[in-house]
Amino acid sequence: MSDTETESDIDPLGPNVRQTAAELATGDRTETLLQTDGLVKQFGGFTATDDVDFSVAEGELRCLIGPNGAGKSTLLNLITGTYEASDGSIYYNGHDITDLDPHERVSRGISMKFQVPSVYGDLSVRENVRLPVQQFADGEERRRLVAEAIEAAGLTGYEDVAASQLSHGQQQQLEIGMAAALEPDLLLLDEPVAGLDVAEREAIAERIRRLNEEEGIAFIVIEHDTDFVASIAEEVTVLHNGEVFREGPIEEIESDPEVQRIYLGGES
Ligand SMILES: Nc1ncnc2c1ncn2[C@@H]1O[C@H](COP(=O)(O)OP(=O)(O)OP(=O)(O)O)[C@@H](O)[C@H]1O
Repeated sequence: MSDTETESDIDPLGPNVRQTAAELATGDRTETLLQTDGLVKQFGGFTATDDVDFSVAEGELRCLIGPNGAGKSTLLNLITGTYEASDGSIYYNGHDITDLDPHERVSRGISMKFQVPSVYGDLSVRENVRLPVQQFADGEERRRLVAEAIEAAGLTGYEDVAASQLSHGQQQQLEIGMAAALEPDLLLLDEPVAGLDVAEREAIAERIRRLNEEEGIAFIVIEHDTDFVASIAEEVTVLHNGEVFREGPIEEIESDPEVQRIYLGGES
């Protein structure tokens, strides 16, 4: 500790707080990117997320599952700042971001693709991707980011095609590319493959895996389909009645009778 640094300056939830024994043993350093601490969201008298402690490491790909109404979208909306927390804290890169505006969180590296597609049908793929990029880059930098985002979306060759002419799956790919164009450290996806067929789901899974492996982007993905979850993620968090119900490898979660009861059984 330096002479000017007091104990209260040191954030107890800074990087490295959640290393497992195995990581410590192997020397793999996994730094905590996002952590929520006792996070609560109430709508009137109803508690949608209840005392949620949840963390994501740098470069991790984590899925969030749970029955309808479990609080999954609410948790993502708290992380982006769309919803204000009723209680608890959110730490990002070791800094308390609980009271930051959504745009300040974006500038710190948190990006979100929402459940409902929001591409502009009349605009081309390139023009859609340019929208988020032009807010913070111009000239050669802008051209580079737009080209990279189109490549990340898997839409090379479709640059001049109007978004309305793309399939639903390609529109979802475009949205992921637009969210990735902001060069986030953490990308939140709310049901990115809802309503897509098997081939379209595989195309989205491929986009997510590549962004995670090649760009090192960490993900939180809300998804109901456990086959899709297993194709992209190893670790899963199950929410139920607004609380963290289980966390662990997808194979364990899938075969957990209590999870089957609340999730696969459709009880909420
Ligand atoms: N803006 C809101 N106002 C009032 N209640 C809300 C609001 N947003 C969510 N809720 C309630 O909070 C609970 C959790 O909703 P949430 O959308 O987070 O669940 P979910 O797990 O994402 O569900 P689904 O899988 O159906 O999308 C639900 O009972 C929902 O009705």
